Amino acid sequence: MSSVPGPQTAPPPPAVEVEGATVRYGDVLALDDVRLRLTQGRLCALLGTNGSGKSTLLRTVLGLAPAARGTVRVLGRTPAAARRAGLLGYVPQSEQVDWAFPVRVVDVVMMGRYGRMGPLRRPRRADREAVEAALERTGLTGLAHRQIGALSGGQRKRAFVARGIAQGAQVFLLDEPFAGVDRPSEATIIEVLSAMRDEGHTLLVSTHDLAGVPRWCDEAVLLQRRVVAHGTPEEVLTPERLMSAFGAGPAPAAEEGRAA
Ligand SMILES: Nc1ncnc2c1ncn2[C@@H]1O[C@H](COP(=O)(O)OP(=O)(O)OP(=O)(O)O)[C@@H](O)[C@H]1O
Repeated sequence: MSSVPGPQTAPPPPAVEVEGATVRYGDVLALDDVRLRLTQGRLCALLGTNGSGKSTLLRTVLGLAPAARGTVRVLGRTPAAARRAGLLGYVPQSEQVDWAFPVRVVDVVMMGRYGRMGPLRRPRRADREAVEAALERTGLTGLAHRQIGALSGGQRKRAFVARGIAQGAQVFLLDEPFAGVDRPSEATIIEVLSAMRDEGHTLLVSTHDLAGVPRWCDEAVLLQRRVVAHGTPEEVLTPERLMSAFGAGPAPAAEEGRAA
């Protein structure tokens, strides 16, 4: 008797799928025919020189810098649909945030729950518990009632990571989370990101810290307006590529933008 095939299960959609994305700011071609597919549950570094399009790519995946050509899908949905469903977490570059805005750390993290609240944004028990858990996970419980502007650079980044955790995001986009951050904070951030990857989240992290990349990420993407290389850190960060893309090896670049 021949065996009956079981029901076919569809493979999970990629966490991020960018197909031929082109993005312009007026005359500036920021992204040119970018193709990228990220599997779910990976921690991926996004590398490239200043102006290579890293922030633009993250913003394109978020739907904030829409592609004039090409398509973007997040877990099989459009960026807008993925955002509405709370699937996307975003840690912006520090310069994009008004740190003088009078808001406490706990309020920033609670913003991750807004999509689940009614129009009056009155937190329920589940919201408060999710925020507490996210604060604890990122080591910010003791700073919960501090103004966000009164935190160190690394603590601020962690507050935005906590916002994404409270939100229940599946795909996290982090724009230079290590810039201006001291080593202990960097280590804490890497620990949190690795734990999230282990739970099946997908994280795309732009960074200039090339030397650290092989230590903490599963894969790396090298961007130069288009994807020049995508693979393991060792496959991407070859001496030839480092020389042609950055004009240097990893050691000097690793110190760039780092607070002592
Ligand atoms: N709002 C904007 N208006 C016009 N040009 C822009 C704008 N934002 C970015 N650009 C240009 O688009 C290109 C890509 O910029 P982007 O910020 O994405 O690069 P990046 O790799 O993140 O750089 P960095 O490492 O310096 O943060 C650059 O040439 C930049 O000058």
